[in-house]
Amino acid sequence: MSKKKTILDFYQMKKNGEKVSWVTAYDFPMASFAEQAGIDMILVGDSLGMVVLGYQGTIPVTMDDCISHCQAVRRGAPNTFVIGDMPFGSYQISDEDAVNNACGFLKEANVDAIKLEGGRRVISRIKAISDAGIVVFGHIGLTPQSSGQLGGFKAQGRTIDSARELIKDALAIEEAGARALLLEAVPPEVTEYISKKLSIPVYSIGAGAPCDGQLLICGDMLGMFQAFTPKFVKKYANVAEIITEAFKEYISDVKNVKFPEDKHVYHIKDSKEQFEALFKEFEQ
Ligand SMILES: Nc1nc(=O)c2c([nH]1)NC[C@@H]1CN(c3ccc(C(=O)N[C@@H](CCC(=O)O)C(=O)O)cc3)CN21
Ligand SMILES: CC(C)C(=O)C(=O)O
Ligand SMILES: [Mg+2]
Repeated sequence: MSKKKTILDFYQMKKNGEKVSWVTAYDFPMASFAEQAGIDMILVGDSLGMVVLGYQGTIPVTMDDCISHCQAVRRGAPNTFVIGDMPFGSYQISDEDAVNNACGFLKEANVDAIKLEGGRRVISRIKAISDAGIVVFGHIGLTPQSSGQLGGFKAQGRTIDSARELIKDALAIEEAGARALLLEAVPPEVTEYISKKLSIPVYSIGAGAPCDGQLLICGDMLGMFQAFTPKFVKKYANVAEIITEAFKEYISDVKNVKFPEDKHVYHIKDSKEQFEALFKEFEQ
């Protein structure tokens, strides 16, 4: 088992041109598989609302949901850098409320960093949380919590005007004290410029290769999430199919009494005759 990484390792990896791999995971088994595979970091995304709770978006996700999933992930991946994703409503109200909620992630779930969505409009939040000594990841581009304003889950930075806003946001986020920045659904040309311009690591989910690392959602890359598949997803497995086939086989075995077999049952410790006699007692 390699030593748990810190944010300084990720700075060094940026310097060395060494790419960072991260995935979202929401529970104990997935976190433990990711750690065993040697993942660099795990995001406990508020996408858990869609991927594991079945909501249409991320808006309904609560602090309690996030903390509980972060705790499970921490138990599954004790030696991996874990980032808690701040849910909608947990940092929108005030700097004070945002710091309080960010502290909750560290105190209750022992995460290594928190992430929040938004550019210049959340600068004072990033600064306040960072001033509290917490490692903050910024997140701009397609920001699902403000998809209402964006008009849906839409790629960003595809026009000059939109790219200019993204670059201004990225610079302001670094200036405010964020220790890393995630770009979601942004053209690679813009990603490359931002990641060269910033000294903090810049990561991509659907933002192309020219940056410091890649993130995918476990439900997407493993083929477990069926509602939609973003363009940027590469499917590394079809777990939904494996699970459905396994359930079908089980159902068929039960119906046809092929399961359980002798090896799946507990054997009696006294003689069959003694048991027959016992059953007879109740028939008197
Ligand atoms: N399972 C899952 N994967 C994700 O990547 C993800 C979530 N859930 N939930 C929150 C957001 C929503 N995300 C999304 C959702 C849809 C597209 C998508 O379908 N995009 C279209 C076109 C986008 C456009 O019009 O610009 C595509 O063709 O991929 C992308 C990212 C990313 N996040
Ligand atoms: C989509 C990624 C970046 C995220 O924020 C999440 O998984 O919640
Ligand atoms: Mg999120």
